[in-house]
This record gives sequence, C-alpha cells and structure tokens, in this order.
Amino acid sequence: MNFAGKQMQKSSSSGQIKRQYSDNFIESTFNNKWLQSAGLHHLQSSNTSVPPLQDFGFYGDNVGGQGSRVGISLQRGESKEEPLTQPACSRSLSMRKTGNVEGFSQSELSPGLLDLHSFDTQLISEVSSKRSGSSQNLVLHGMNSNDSDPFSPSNKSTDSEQTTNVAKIKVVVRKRPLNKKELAKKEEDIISINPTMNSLTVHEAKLKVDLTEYDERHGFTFDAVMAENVSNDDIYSVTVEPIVPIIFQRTKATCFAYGQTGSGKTYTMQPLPLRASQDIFSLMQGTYRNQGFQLFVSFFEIYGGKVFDLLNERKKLFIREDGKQQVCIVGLQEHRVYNVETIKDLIVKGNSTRSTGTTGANEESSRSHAILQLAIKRPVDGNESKPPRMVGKLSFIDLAGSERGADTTDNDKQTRMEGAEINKSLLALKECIRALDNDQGHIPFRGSKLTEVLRDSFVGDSRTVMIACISPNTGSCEHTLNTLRYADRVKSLSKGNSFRRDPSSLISNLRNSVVSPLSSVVPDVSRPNQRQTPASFSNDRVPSGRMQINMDIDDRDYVEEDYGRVNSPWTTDKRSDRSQTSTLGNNLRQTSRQAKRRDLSNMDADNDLKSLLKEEEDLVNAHRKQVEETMDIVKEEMNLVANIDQPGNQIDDYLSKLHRILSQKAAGILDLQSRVTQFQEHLKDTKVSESSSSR
Ligand SMILES: Nc1ncnc2c1ncn2[C@@H]1O[C@H](COP(=O)(O)OP(=O)(O)OP(=O)(O)O)[C@@H](O)[C@H]1O
Repeated sequence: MNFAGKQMQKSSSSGQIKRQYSDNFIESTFNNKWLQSAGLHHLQSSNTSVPPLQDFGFYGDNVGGQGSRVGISLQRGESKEEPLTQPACSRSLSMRKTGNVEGFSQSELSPGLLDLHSFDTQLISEVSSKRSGSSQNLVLHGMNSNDSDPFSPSNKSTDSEQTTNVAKIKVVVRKRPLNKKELAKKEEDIISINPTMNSLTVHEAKLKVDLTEYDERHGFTFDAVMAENVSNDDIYSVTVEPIVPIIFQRTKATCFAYGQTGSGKTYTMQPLPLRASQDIFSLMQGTYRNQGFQLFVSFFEIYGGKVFDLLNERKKLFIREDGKQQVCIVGLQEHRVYNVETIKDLIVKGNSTRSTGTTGANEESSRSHAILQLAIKRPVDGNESKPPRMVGKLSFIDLAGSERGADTTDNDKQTRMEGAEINKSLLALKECIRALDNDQGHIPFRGSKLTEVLRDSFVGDSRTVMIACISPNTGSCEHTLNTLRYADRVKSLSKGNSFRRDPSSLISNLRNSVVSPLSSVVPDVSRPNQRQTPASFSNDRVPSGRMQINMDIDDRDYVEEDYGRVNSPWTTDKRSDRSQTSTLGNNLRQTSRQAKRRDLSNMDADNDLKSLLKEEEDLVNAHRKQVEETMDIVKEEMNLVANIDQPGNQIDDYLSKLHRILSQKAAGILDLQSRVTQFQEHLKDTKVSESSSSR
C-alpha cells in the first residue's frame, strides 16, 4: 500500500486531522534539507510552526515500504540544526555548529545574489591621496626591495606607479619534495633548479635505438622557480604579497595553482588567503583606518561544469548575465569577516564540504576547481544600510588536476565529459589571461564556467599570478613537462614576451631552423603530443633561439596566425633559398590547412559538448519542474481523497477530477521520459573524447 493509502486508512477516524495532515504532510515532509539541495528550496514552507508528522501519530510503528521512507525523510527534515529558509539563517546556525566562528551576525551575510553590479567600483581618490607608503604597514616576508622586480612594492612610489609596477602576469614554479611513497619506490628526483637564474631543468630518461639510456634535458625559465625547501611564507612573498596593496586601488587579482594531482596545489594555495587577509586587515587597521573598508569571503567549487557554494552546504549556484552583461552568481553567499581566524574556519569548512560533498575525497577534489574570493568593499557614501560596493577582489583558484583534462579516452562517458570540461576550462583560462594581458577589448570568458565566474576578474585593471606545481619524481615526468609547457605559454602571453606579435622574430627563427629538415621544426599536427627533439638538450621556452611548435595544448594558433604573417615576406624574399622557402611555405600552408581542419573538428566537438551540457542542464531543470508539479498534484489529490468522505460530495465530480489529475501526471511523466531517452541517445552519439584528446 502506498503512503497515500496508509494515510487514508489512518485518517478515517478523523476528517479534521486528515485535512490538516494533507497540508502539513506536504509542508513538513518537504521542509527539509534535500529540497534545498535539489534546487527546490522555494517549495519550503515559511510556516515553521507546522507540527511534525509524528505529532499526528502516523508511521510511528511503520517499518518498511514507502511509509518508512517518508518517515526517514521527515526526521531529517526536522533537524533543528539546519533550517532551510533564509541563507542568513542557515549560515548562522551552521556557524553555531562549528562553534568557534566569531564576529558574525545574520545581517553580515551579503544577499544571495553576488552583487557584481556593485562592481562599478567607486573612485577612491581620498584614499589614494592618504595612502602613500601603505606597504610600510605590511609585514614583508623575505622581500628585498629590488627595483627591477616588477612585483617588488616600492614605498616611495605613488599609487598609480605602484599599481603599474606590478606585472600583469607572473608565473612561478614550485617543486614539491619527493614523498615517502616515491622514496620507497626509489624514484629519482628529475628536476634540477637554478634559483638565481629562475630556471629549472627536467631530466627525462630516454632510450636510444640501441636501447642505451640517455638523459634528455628540457630547460625552462620563469619569473621565479621555487625549490622543494622553499616555505609557504616565501611563496606568499613572491606571489600574492605585492598584489595585496593594489587591491585597495580597484584592482582584481587572480592567483591560481596549476598542476597534476598530488603536485601540491592545495598545499600551496591554502595558506595564501590567510596570509593575504592578515595583510589586508593590517592595511584596513593602519593606512586605511576609518575608511570603511569591509572584507568579504566566498568559497565555491566548479565540478562537472556546475557551480556549488562550499559555504552553504554545496548549494547549487547559477550563473546569470543581466542586461548590462554583468555576470552574477545567483545565490552565492559572501561572509563578512573581521579576523583571520574566521577566514580560517570558513576555509576549513569549505574544504571539508569540498571533499565530503562527493565520494572519494581526493579523487573528486582533483576533478573540481575550488575558488576562494576575498572581496574588499565599502559602503556607498558611508551609508552602512546600503549594500556596500566592490573596491577590489583577490581570487584564489585551486584548479582541478591538469591531467584530468586528458581523461577522455579510457574512461566512462561521465569521466570523459568531466575531463573535456576541465580541459576546456584550462584552455579558456589561458585565453582570458592572453586577452587581459593584451588589453584586448573582448575577453573570451564564455569559453567555460570557470572563466565565466571569473569574468569580473578579467575586466578592468587585473593581475594574474600562476603557480605551476610540479612533482619531482620520474613517474610524473610527462605531466611535469605538460605543466611547465602550459606555464611557459601563459608566460609567453605576457607583453614582455613579444614573440607572438613580432613577425620578424618568427621569420628569423624560421630562417635559423631551415638548416634542419622541416620535419624537425614542424611536428605532425595530427600527433599532438609528439615532440621532435633533434638535440639532446631542448629548451622548451617558446621565445627561445629556435622555433618550437608544441601542439599538445593549443598552439594551433601559433601555426595559423603566424603563418598568415610570414607568408608574404617569405614569398618575396629573393635572397633566401627559394626552393627551401617555398617547400617550407608549402609545408606551413599544409600545416595551416590541417590545423584549420582540426580547429573545425574541435569546434564541432566543442559545440557537441556545449549542447550536451546544456541538454543535461535542461533535463535536470525539467525534472525539477516535474517534481514541483507532482507535489502540487499530490496536494490536490490528497484534498480530493480527503473530501470524498465528506457528506454531499459527488462521486462524478470526484471521478472527473481524478481523471484530469491522472492525465496530467501521465503527460508529465511521458514528457520527461522522452527527454531522458533523447538525452541518453545524444550521450551515446556524441564523441566527447574527440573534443579533448585532439588538442
Ligand atoms: N611543498 C611541499 N612540501 C611538503 N609537502 C608537500 C608539498 N607540496 C605538497 N605536499 C604534500 O603532498 C601531498 C599532495 O599535495 P596536495 O594535496 O596539495 O596536491 P594537489 O595538487 O592539491 O592534489 P589534488 O589535485 O589531487 O587535489 C600532500 O600530502 C601535501 O602535504
């Protein structure tokens, strides 16, 4: 017997209780946490005085069957610890649960809609004029005031000088030590570092045709290279510390850690917001005392292309764009904080949600991007009752394990889709960094959910710090090289590296390279990971003396764009060896055509993935809507069955209403069922793997 039947049986003793139950049942049953997690929180009852179902004496002795399941959900729903209603309420209670979070009151939680409109950052001229020497108030760790270091804060400089002195993009590499497991397996450390030159070498063990071993060395140079003995404090000094003061000057900055799983991204990223907030509070209490600045924290995760609030029970968040093309993360909670301890607690809370929200903690965390944002705001015209306006923002991103982008062939569909999404977001991130460094009007933030949510960090005055985390062991060699190549490309996007914009340097690189057969400088684009290394030592840095075209991530554009530029000089250059140049030209043309074809096929695959994700989203929304409608129908049905016992009720009326209700239910189910079948078919047909593996 279903639960409605049981309810009819039990309720036959009292029509009054029965009716009360019909309403209260719905309200109390669904007034619980899973309504919220299913995105149906709007169905929660605002009437908290509704007595729980047990008060009616139903199901108390019920074991098994649907009735018992309902009973379980009721018990969960009545948890006094976790009310469902207003976000502020749920936050303050969850804070109470963790016990040691200070300095909060409900009013201090910002509205559910992340107020990106407030991004019309206010002019803070009065602050600027009082601000000279702000860095004196900062405890600088291990910083020497090297003027040539673009990240070195200068006490004497003006605000605008200080802002412009901080490089737009900084790329830092951090090597972690060998861990116990690697030591036990007697794995070798294959990374040697020259800290004074900010360079490192990867020693890749290779076999010759005669099976003798040789060491292929790959050299890289970055803004900073940190060895395994470097502390988190030093990492902070080099990466985020110089940026903190300029956050008060309407700058948005993003610091992200990139690397394979287990390479130390979380280990590196976790202390940074704490150190940064320490310095932010110092500035707020020192240089900016009485200026009304406020600090807010939000923490969310992007997993499988969906956004979840890590400080609000993994509530699913939606990204919306308003008429002014401002992106809003609808429902994201921002917590106003007054001390570092509180931030620490929030980070602990967010991280535990991140890892326990899904099964297999580390496995899952490495498949998601975690984003912690510190936003500095100020009340408009000093009016505390109005929502404060954003002044500047620091985003810390612990990216998904970079190797996950390659999870595209051997796994199940779900894993492949996630891998493709991760790959897409890592590529999109790089494109956005490129655009922001070029001061490009158009920032391709729509490329992925990750860049969409970071949109406001890519417009206006922005700074980006990338920390490439690498594992030192032999077994990680390939991933380490991939990480370093990605980092190298991010660095080469920087204005200081004009290789991409300077056709003459490309031409001279090509001329230098013609002494080798073309195949040694232009790899086969159809085999993206194949690297041609004619010499045993290869410098992987792109703007080096010879041309390197790595096709493993997205250097299709190197070929396409650069070919377009060099075509004319090459064909008119009479001094050079015409036959060689025309062969080279033909080969480049062919390469370009291949790349174009591959681009088109990648675009198709990308579109497939995009429409698949959209269809998935639509399906879940349709399901949610169907659940809502079902609940209305159940409510109506309950009223119907409750009323049929009333004297004077007509069976004809009952039957016609029942008929309508059942038809409505059937239509809803059929519609959803056909959507499910259609989606399953699309899922089967779409070659998700191609979208990523071909890159
Ligand atoms: N620089 C370091 N010094 C000492 N231990 C480190 C360092 N970097 C990482 N570790 C240790 O290595 C392990 C893996 O690090 P971590 O969890 O930060 O990796 P991750 O890149 O974030 O992995 P995932 O992508 O799977 O989340 C941890 O036990 C961490 O403590």
